[in-house]
Amino acid sequence: MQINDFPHGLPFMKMHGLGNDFVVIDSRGREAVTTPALARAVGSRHFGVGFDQLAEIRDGDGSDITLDFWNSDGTRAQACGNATRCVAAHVLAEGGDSITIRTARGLLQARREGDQISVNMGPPQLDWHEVPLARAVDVKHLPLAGDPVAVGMGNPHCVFFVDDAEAVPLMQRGPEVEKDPLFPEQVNVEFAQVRSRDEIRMRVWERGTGVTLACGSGACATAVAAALRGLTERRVRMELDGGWLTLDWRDDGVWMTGPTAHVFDGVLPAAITGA
Ligand SMILES: N[C@H](CCC[C@H](N)C(=O)O)C(=O)O
Repeated sequence: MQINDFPHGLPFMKMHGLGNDFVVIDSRGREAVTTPALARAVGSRHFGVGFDQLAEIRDGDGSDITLDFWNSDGTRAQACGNATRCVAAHVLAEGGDSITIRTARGLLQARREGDQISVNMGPPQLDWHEVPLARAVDVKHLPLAGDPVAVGMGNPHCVFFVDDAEAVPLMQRGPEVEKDPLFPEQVNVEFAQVRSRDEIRMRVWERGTGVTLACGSGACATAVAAALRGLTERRVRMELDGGWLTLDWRDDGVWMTGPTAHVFDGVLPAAITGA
């Protein structure tokens, strides 16, 4: 089935994890339908539905499911922790306690943890060439004001440690760093305030989307950066604008645990999908 096979509309789910919001299209058993143009049309908060990321579920590939992520500007994201948890909650509701999810980043495992969902986002990428930087620099000390740490979680992140995360002018600092020539594929930008050895306050500017209320892969990158700098233990609680996550950097990867919400189901009309 292709987009033309949905003249009466394309069903979708609206979900969020800590206010990081998603349109989820379940394309199991058929062809993928998302294109950059569809992502931009649906992603518009005024002319479409609006989302931080669009996640499309496809048939598994040596896994229970495959997941593709799109930003609202029509670009792809290799990882999206909060959407991974939301989709895992949806699929786990069909049965079972644990699933495997193939993403551009690799094979991830998600499982139920009480009324929350945990996902192993995989080991962090700490070599400069894994983070897509323009040149070989010591990623622990980037030539950017503020002395940030670059961490890859499948997608690139640049974490700044600040005294007061609330005071950061995100709309100004975010795009400056996102588009710095140091990052040929642009970068997600996190501002982290360490409150104690097991608690961090973090705010985020996402590549391809802008300010969001939370970013799961960014939370993982921030926890890794803080542990690498010796500021925290490897297990921390993190307060984002939309709520709390628990991050645990273990030998097998960075585990992220938090709430998920399924808000409503809808149907995208042909005027938006172009069917
Ligand atoms: N919100 C997502 C990350 C989106 C990252 C995306 N903006 C990119 O281009 O890498 C998360 O929960 O991990």
